[in-house]
Amino acid sequence: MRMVGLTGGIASGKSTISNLFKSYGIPVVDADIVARDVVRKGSGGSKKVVAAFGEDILQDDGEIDRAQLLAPFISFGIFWEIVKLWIKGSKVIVLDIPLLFEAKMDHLAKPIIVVWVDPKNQLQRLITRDGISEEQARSRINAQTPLDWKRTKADMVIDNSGTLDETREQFQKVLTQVTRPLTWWEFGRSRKGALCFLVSVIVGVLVFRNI
Ligand SMILES: CC(C)(COP(=O)(O)OP(=O)(O)OC[C@H]1O[C@@H](n2cnc3c(N)ncnc32)[C@H](O)[C@@H]1O)[C@@H](O)C(=O)NCCC(=O)NCCS
Ligand SMILES: Nc1ncnc2c1ncn2[C@@H]1O[C@H](COP(=O)(O)OP(=O)(O)OP(=O)(O)O)[C@@H](O)[C@H]1O
Repeated sequence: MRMVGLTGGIASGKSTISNLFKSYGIPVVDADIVARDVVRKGSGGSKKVVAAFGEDILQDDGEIDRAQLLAPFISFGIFWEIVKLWIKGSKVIVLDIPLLFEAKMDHLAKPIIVVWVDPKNQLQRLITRDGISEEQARSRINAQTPLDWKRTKADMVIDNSGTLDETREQFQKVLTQVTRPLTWWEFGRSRKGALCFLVSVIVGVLVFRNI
């Protein structure tokens, strides 16, 4: 199975690209959705939030760092979504994980796509989308790992600074790369590959025993 990493910064266009993947029938595991699921009433994550926790979990502003507190639950939730898609027999899946590098999950995915946007557009889109002040938007962007650094770690970069049509054009090139035939390693990790391996071992053992 090929696990494609999709990441970027706040309002850089990750959801825009993951929707394009979905429109081509490629399943997407969305870490933000998993993050919401793990704090559903009665879940392990929600119990953890209710329970007492140490100072380490507080951010500079005194707020709880939910991303950090819930990281083990989110990682497990992502792993579970991957298992379900593996059982279904998906060959290519996209892991839409905003904190892919920060959570050190980048080794899971190949290739890694970083959705980049120039600072001016990022700020403007964040202000418009979330209806917040310029100051609030700047402080949210500045609290994050720089998008320029993420860009240097990418296998493929989608520059989402232009129009949606320009982004769609770049997406088509990425899609061609992402849907090319699986390598032997990727095939081995797919459900079909694992079955082939199992059948070969069984046949091998039977033949060997008859010699
Ligand atoms: C990041 C979290 C806390 C954001 O929660 P929420 O939407 O309520 O708040 P916030 O307004 O801060 O975020 C708005 C949007 O910005 C994005 N975002 C926030 N921080 C970052 C960041 N450092 N880099 C990129 N995008 C970010 C989020 O994906 C979200 O869609 C939450 O969605 C989460 O934990 N998501 C999964 C994070 C992840 O990738 N974890 C790695 C696996 S453990
Ligand atoms: N090329 C574009 N031109 C104009 N607007 C865009 C473009 N790409 C995305 N947008 C808009 O910018 C905003 C941010 O895009 P999107 O939600 O895809 O980013 P994101 O990286 O998923 O954000 P977050 O991580 O904050 O949820 C949205 O309101 C979206 O409609």
